[in-house]
Amino acid sequence: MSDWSAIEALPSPKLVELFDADSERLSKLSLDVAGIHFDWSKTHLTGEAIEAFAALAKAQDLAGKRDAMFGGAHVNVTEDRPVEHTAERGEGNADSVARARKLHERMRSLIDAIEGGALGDIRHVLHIGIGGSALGPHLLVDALGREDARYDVAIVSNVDGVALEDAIKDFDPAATLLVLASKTFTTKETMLNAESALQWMKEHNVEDPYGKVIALTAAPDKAMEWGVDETRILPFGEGVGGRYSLWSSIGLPAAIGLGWGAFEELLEGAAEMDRHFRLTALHENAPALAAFADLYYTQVRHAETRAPFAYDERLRLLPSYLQQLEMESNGKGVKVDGTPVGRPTAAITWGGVGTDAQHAVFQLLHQGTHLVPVEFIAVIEPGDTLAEDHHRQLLLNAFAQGAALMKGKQVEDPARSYSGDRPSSTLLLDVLDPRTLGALIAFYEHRVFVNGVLLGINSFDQFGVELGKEMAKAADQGGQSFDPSTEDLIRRAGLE
Ligand SMILES: O=P(O)(O)OC[C@H]1O[C@](O)(CO)[C@@H](O)[C@@H]1O
Repeated sequence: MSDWSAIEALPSPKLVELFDADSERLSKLSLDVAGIHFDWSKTHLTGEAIEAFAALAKAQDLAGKRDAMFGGAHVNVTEDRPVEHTAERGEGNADSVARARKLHERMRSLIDAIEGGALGDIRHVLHIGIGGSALGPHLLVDALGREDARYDVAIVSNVDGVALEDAIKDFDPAATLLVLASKTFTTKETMLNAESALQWMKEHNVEDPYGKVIALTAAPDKAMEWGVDETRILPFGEGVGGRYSLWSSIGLPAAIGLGWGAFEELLEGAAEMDRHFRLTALHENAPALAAFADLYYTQVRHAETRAPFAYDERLRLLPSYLQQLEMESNGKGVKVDGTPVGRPTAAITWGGVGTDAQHAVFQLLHQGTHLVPVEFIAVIEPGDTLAEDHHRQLLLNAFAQGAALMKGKQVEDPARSYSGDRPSSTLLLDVLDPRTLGALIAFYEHRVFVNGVLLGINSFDQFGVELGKEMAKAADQGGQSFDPSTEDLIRRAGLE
């Protein structure tokens, strides 16, 4: 039997039966790592399933590939690059770690200079980037920047000018630091927003507007060509993928907004998760177990989606961050060797914020016909200072939803019945601080990696985004014919 057939042949017991059959189930399927409690007991994972996935991991040489990634081998084979985001937090091959340290030192010096007034009186930070050059920093400042915010930080990504106009409407152009974040420094949306932001500064007679521009990029030459002074370019390595780049200079809004100490703690929390992932046996390895559950649902139960719900307003951007991380990494159809994967790859990641989502989409989760593995992410220590009841209600709702999904309820009226046996996992953080958030994000990164290795795909390229970019460029340049529908839309909008 191939390793996948062993997995596909796993029995499908009901969740409540699994609890009844094993009084140790909770302790066997929960873990505590780096300030995060992981509970997979309300998923259909069993000891037998974990063994089957561990056998597949062995057949796919997960341990060897993990070591190759940390060791700096070119595991991103289609782009012939190493994968170096762990080196940013001090875990990886010695040369990559040393290089990352140097670049972090440079980043810190520039931040010190800005804080010391070298670029004038800076009160606002306008960070322009898109995808991985925006989602990560945005998540960090939104999650952690509520208290003692040192600067007003705005993150602008969309090419829709409304986004930029909204962001700058209350900013003083003379007191704004313009941060251009782009790994390639060629992304159309970012370059256009950058031009418009600079124009805004010029129109308001800001003295030496270029002097207030900082570039975060793996292409420093391009940033210089654009007009950024070399001393204000914070480079990072080609081996740091866009969606894995918040640990590099791309994390500048967090480092400047929260302080360097907080940024270092973020890196340390991620490094703790790196060590856990690298050194722990698979049956106690949080990213591996989470990936096994993901694959059980996509491959055995044919779930097409998965839904993380942040039961914490501070983590409201986590689902969209995870969408890019998971879907851009593993939404692929071919294996590393170019042959078809021949089975479903990444689930469609969607989700939201609890308790809001309970009153909007949970109907489908409880009674709909799709099986959706749900993930609850909650924090024990409250983020608010209101009466205790707010946080109590928040957490109790998260836990009750998981119980209801699993238990269900049978009554005579089918419209009022709940099938139950619907899986969920829970990630319960002790506190939401930089260290724990770092560990949480690194957990998701490694979970994506395990999914990719077991499916045989390269999680680190993203060629699927290129064709749309090419077509948009062609449409902009004109002179190229499209299908009748697209031609008609271009004409109707007056864009020909
Ligand atoms: O940082 P850049 O080069 O501007 O790219 C932004 C984003 O665009 C993508 O390449 C997808 O279009 C992402 O992978 C990346 O995070």
